[in-house]
Amino acid sequence: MNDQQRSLLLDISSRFSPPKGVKLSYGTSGYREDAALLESTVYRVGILAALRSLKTRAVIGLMITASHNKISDNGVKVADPSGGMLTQDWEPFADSLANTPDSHSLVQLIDAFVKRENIPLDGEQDAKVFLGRDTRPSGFSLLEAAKQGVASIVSAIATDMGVVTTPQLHWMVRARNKGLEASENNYYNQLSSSFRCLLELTPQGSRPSGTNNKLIVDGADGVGGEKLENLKGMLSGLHIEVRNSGDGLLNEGVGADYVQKEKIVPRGFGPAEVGVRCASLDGDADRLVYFLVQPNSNKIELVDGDKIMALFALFIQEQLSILNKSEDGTVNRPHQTRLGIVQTAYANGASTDYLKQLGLQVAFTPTGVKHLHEKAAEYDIGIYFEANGHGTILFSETYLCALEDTNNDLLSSSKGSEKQKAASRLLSVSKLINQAVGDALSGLLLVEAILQHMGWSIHRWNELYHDLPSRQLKVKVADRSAVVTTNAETVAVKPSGIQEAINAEIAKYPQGRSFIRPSGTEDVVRVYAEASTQEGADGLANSVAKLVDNFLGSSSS
Ligand SMILES: CC(=O)N[C@H]1[C@@H](OP(=O)(O)O)O[C@H](CO)[C@@H](O)[C@@H]1O
Ligand SMILES: [Mg+2]
Repeated sequence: MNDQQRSLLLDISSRFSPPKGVKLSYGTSGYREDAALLESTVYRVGILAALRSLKTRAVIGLMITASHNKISDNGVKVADPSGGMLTQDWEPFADSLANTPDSHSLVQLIDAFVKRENIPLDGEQDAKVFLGRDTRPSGFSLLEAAKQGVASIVSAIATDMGVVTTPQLHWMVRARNKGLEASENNYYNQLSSSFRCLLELTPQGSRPSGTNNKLIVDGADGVGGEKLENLKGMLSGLHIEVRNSGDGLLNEGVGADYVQKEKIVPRGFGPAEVGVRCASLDGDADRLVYFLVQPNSNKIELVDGDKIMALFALFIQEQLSILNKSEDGTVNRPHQTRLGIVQTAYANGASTDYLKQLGLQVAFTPTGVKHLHEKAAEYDIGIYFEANGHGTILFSETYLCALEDTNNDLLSSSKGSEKQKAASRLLSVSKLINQAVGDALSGLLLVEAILQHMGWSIHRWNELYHDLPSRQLKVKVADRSAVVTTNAETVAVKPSGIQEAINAEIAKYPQGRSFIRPSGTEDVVRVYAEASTQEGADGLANSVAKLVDNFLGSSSS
C-alpha cells in the first residue's frame, strides 16, 4: 500500500470507531444490528466493496437494509459482480474488518489481505460501487458512512442508486457488469415487457374473468409498495391494488415475514378481502407470499414460498416437456434439460413430497439465499425458494444460449407452433424473473402470468397439495452460537445431547419433524416443528423450545 493510500485510510477511518463490546458477524444475509451500532460497520463494508471491485474488475453493490427486522435495526450486505451475494470466501475478511478495534489495525489488516489476494491497490484501476438503501430513516446517515468507506480507497467511485429494493440493486449490478443499461427504468421495462410477452403466449380460453385478475398487495410499509406503484402503471391484463406502501410503521403487523410466521391478516386487510387474491412483500421486497383472508376470523390461509415454487416448477416442467417432445410426438424427454429444485429444512414436508412426485430432483442446503443460489446455479434451470418466500429461477448461460438458438430455429421453421411458444415462454421467464437474487416484484408477475396461463384461481393453486401443520418459535438464549448444526441444519451437533433429546420428542408425534438452528439475522435460536395436526406441531415446537432453554439457559439468567 502506498503512502497516499495509507494516510487516506488512517485519516477517514479514525472518524468511525466500532462499538465497544459488540461482536459483529456477517450472518445469513450480511450484518444486522440496532442501527445506532452500525456506522463503523457500514463504513468498513464500503472499503470491502471497493476492494472487491478492484479484485474482480467489476461493479459491486452495497445495500443498506434490515429487510423484515424492526425499523430501529438496519443492516448492510454486498452484491458480487454476478448480482449474487458476496462470495463466502470473503466473509472471514469482512468479519475481521468489522471487528478490528482501531485505524492502525484496520490498515494492517487491509495491507495483509490486499497482498494475499493480489488486489491492485495502486490507484491505476478504478473501483466502482453501487449504493442502495431501503426506506429506514437510519439509511440516510449509514449511506454517508458507506460513501466514506468507498472514498477511503484511492480511485474508488460510489454511485448512489437511491432508495431501491434489494433485488433492484442486485439487478442493476448484474446488468451493468453485462454492459447493459442499469437504471430503475430499465428494470421496470424489462419486467413489464417480459410479463406482456408471457401474457401474449397464454393459451386461448384460459384468460381470467371478473375478480380473478384483481390482486391486493401488502407492501410491508417498506420500499416495495412504492416501487410496485411505479411498475403497475406499465402493466396491462392485471389489476393491482397496493396497501401499506409506506404510511404506517415498517414491518409492524405487516409484511411477508409477519404473514408467513404468524399466519394472521396484515394491517389494513379484513373481511372485505375474503375470497380475493392477496400477496405480501417484505421490508426490502425480496420475499413474496400469497394469502387468503379467512371468513369470520383474523387468520389467513397461507400460500407460501414452497407453493410459489411448486407453481413455477409445474409451469417450467410443462414447457420443457412440450419443447423436448420427440418428432413423432409420442416420447417425452423432459430430462434432456437438467431441472433442479433447491429447498431448506424449513420447506414444508408436503411440498417436498409433491415436488418429488412430479419426478423432480430436490436438493437441500442450509438457510440463506447464498447457499440456495449456489446450489441452483449447478443446473440448466435451478429453482430455489425458502418457505418464507425468498427465491427465484436461475437459467445457466449455456442453457440460455441453446434455448435462444432453438427458438430462432423454430421461429423460421414453425413459428406459432406449440414448441416455439414453449421456447418463447421459457425465454420470457428468464427475462422476467430476477437472475441475480429472489425478487418479490418479478416473482409476483411470474405467479400472475402462470395463473393466467393455467386459468387458475388462487384456490385451485392452493390445492396442489396440503401443507403439514407447522410451528416456528424463537428462543432467546445467552449465546446462540452454542448451537452448531450439520446436514443442512437438520441435526444439532452441539450442545452435546440435545439432538438425542429432540429425537425423543419427535418420536412422540405422528409425522413429527423438528430442528433447531441459530438465527443469522436475530439474536435467537429458531425452533421448527411439523406434525400431522396443528396441536401436535405446537406441542412438539413447545417441548423442543423448552429443551433449548434447558440446555442453553435463557439470556436473562
Ligand atoms: C426461518 C427464516 O425465515 N429465516 C430467514 C432469516 O434468516 P435467519 O438466519 O433464520 O434469521 O432471514 C434470512 C434473510 O432474509 C432468510 O434468508 C432466512 O430464510
Ligand atoms: Mg428481505
